[in-house]
Amino acid sequence: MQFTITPAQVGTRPPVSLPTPQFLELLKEEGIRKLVSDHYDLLRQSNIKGLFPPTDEGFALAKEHSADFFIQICGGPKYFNEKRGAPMMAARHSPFKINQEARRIWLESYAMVLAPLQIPEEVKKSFWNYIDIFSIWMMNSMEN
Ligand code: HEM
Repeated sequence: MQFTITPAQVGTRPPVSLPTPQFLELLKEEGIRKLVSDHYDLLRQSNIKGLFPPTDEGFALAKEHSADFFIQICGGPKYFNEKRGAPMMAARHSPFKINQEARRIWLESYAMVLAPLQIPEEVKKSFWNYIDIFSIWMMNSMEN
């Protein structure tokens, strides 16, 4: 499938549709944790690695919290809310400089880990559409 990145301006918040719960049903929690872990491993080698925790412990915790969120958003247990409180995702990203380039790298790294998954295309597409649009909300910098 094509992983198209929707062009968008910083500061806009287009309406978001959540991924289908089938994403979690098919991948199970374990599959989502692996997906997120693989995504973070790519980010750690990318041009935006400086945004993420430098220590192995911090990085492992970041993976855990991110996976908790995606499991929750796909209809699973409310791990994220239990450990971290209300998501308020845009606010949580505000300490980090996230420009167009950061969004592109973040999404392209997801495209790389989603591509090999053996799940129906419409299920994969539903997850991609969610992160494609919601990632627009996280952009907070017009600087390069
Ligand atoms: C636009 C590109 C994005 C960039 C560059 C980015 C970057 C970051 C950074 C630097 C952190 C803090 C370190 C960490 O805990 O990993 C973070 C946390 C997090 N991000 Fe993103 N992010 C992006 C988009 C998204 C999107 C679209 C989602 C959800 C769909 C998301 C979900 C999360 C979650 C759940 C956390 C953990 C928050 C916490 O535990 O407090 N991120 N992100």
